[in-house]
Amino acid sequence: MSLELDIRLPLARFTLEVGTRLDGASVAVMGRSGSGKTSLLEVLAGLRRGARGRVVLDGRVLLDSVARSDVPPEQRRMGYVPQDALLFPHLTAEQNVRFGARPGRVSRVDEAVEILELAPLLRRYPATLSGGEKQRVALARALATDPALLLLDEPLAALDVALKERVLPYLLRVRDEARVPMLYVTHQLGEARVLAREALLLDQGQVRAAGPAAEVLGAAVRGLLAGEGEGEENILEGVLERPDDGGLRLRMQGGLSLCVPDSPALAPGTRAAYAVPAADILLSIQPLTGVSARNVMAGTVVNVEPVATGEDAATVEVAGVRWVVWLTSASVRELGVVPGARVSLAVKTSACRRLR
Ligand SMILES: Nc1ncnc2c1ncn2[C@@H]1O[C@H](COP(=O)(O)OP(=O)(O)OP(=O)(O)O)[C@@H](O)[C@H]1O
Repeated sequence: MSLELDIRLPLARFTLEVGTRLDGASVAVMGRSGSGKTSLLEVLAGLRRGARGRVVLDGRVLLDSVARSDVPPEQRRMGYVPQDALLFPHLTAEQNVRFGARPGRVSRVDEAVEILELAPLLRRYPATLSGGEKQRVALARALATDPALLLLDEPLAALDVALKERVLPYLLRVRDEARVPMLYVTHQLGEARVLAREALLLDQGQVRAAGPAAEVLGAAVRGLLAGEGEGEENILEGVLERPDDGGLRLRMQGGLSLCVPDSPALAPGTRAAYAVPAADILLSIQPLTGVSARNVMAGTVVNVEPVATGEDAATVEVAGVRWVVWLTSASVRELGVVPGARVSLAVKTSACRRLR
């Protein structure tokens, strides 16, 4: 995907001004409530009158106010899923999904139903679906339009935590299997890290930072989002394994494997994602032996950044997987946690929470 943005849109208290170029297949859009994230998505979708400037997606000019060109929303090939995505109440889940598919276009209906695991829900009406299920249908409807870009406005925020946990793994599948580029609004750093290759940070309508997710999703975002959302989480994805010595493990890219809570319902070979709160990980500068935690890993500190709450966030790389660990600033000083330091991390199995 290549998205060139050079837009200005006057809002009630400030002007949204975004000039950037995004090339990643998945972009996290972050910023405080009211910073202009929804407005940006609506400009891209062609739903906001009054936007000036240029929007060019994969070489297609969607907006050029100087040349007076403004492609109407239905011709932009944007799959927009707003915060409160409404389904047609008089249509079944399947009819809602099919609504998006236009004759003459590539049909992604079957793929969308498969990826979002909607087969058991197809005959149901929206009134009988849970919040997470409705979100999946809305996502599938957007995917079925064969969009050039998916615009997802905090699809998880409207849901309570229990439901929210059910949608993220589907977004990972949309990214990896449908391979449709997405611009994704979220308040969760862990989510943004696992989902996005690039990130755009908005502050009062201005771009505070834009670029590779690994660079942008750090101290600046923590500072800006202080007091919003929940604590930071590590989100880990991989394939489940049941080794001979018992227990259930999540094998991640790069070979690292994590002992996770066992349940007979979880079959080996299944893709899965787990969340581990950054505050629930123990860090030691000595090799850890004789501890009860099943997951003890040796790694190297990549950086240490302050968290608004007076704590520090240490990023530790273990076999290609980056973990964020929160610890007090006093511990950081006393232990000598600095970039390059070799450390051990301990994660209790029970701290690994399965998403969905
Ligand atoms: N149609 C509009 N006309 C003028 N101002 C608007 C309009 N819609 C929103 N605003 C204002 O623009 C600012 C940005 O709103 P926007 O909804 O884009 O923020 P946001 O970052 O998506 O917020 P949230 O995270 O709460 O969803 C707010 O101050 C809002 O009141």
